[in-house]
Amino acid sequence: MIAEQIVNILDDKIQTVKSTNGTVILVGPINLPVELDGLTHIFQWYCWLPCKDLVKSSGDCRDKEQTEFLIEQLSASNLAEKQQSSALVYGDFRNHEDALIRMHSICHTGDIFGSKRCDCGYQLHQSMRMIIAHGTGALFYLANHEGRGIGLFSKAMAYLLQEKGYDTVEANLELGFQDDTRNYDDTLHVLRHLRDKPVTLITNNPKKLDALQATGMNVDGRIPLWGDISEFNKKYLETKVKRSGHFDSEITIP
Ligand SMILES: Nc1nc2c(ncn2[C@@H]2O[C@H](COP(=O)(O)OP(=O)(O)OP(=O)(O)O)[C@@H](O)[C@H]2O)c(=O)[nH]1
Repeated sequence: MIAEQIVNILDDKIQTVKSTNGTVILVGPINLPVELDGLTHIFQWYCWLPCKDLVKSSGDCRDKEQTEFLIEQLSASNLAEKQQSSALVYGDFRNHEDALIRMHSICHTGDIFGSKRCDCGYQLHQSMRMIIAHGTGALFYLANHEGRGIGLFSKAMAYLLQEKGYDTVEANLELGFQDDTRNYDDTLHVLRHLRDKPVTLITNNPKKLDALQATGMNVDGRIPLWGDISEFNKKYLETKVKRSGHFDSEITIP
């Protein structure tokens, strides 16, 4: 039995969002002071959970059941074993005429450890800088996208193949995956829930732009995001352009 005051605290910060993959539960906004380049910036943080990841739910978990039932399920649902995605929202995201968005696929090695084998850590922090400088935007951190959808363990295996000369696409294929298995549906439904005015997407990836445009959302444009190019990630970045179809850039080692 969950105390009534606990339900009351949480109830008005929980919403449901219908996605093509089923309903997701969105919690937030939560004040999140974030340090970047020595300054503290206030973001509003939201996190979402697909209903299917709850232990007792099938489909519309919250419409039928309600907050108390949701809270009751949390401890039994083993959610730490399932990755949840979230969004860092900056400024007046719902109402501002133009907002920047970044749909960032999780990269344990690049984002957390600062690995130079990819450009992910640079892209994560640079996109936050761009959103702050613009005044409004949102960073969607997509936690079920590790390794372009193959998972962290498989990415470790792919890295070993890459050390023997396979490029990133070949390594995925040799391990029995497609090159890119990422799905943006839940993210785009959450985005639509938070804002329906035009957005500008920060990416070099045409598939992300296509996914966004396919929702019918008004897309103001795209901002490329290349940088932190080094001897360690040059081949990886070239492969993105040559094999994965990313928009071109001048990839030169400084
Ligand atoms: N399979 C695999 N995944 C990788 C590798 N290096 C980075 N990743 C993953 O690739 C994802 C980022 O994808 P990218 O192709 O770098 O960039 P993108 O997200 O498609 O496009 P941008 O929006 O321009 O960044 C993250 O989930 C990383 O974990 C690799 O060598 N092999």
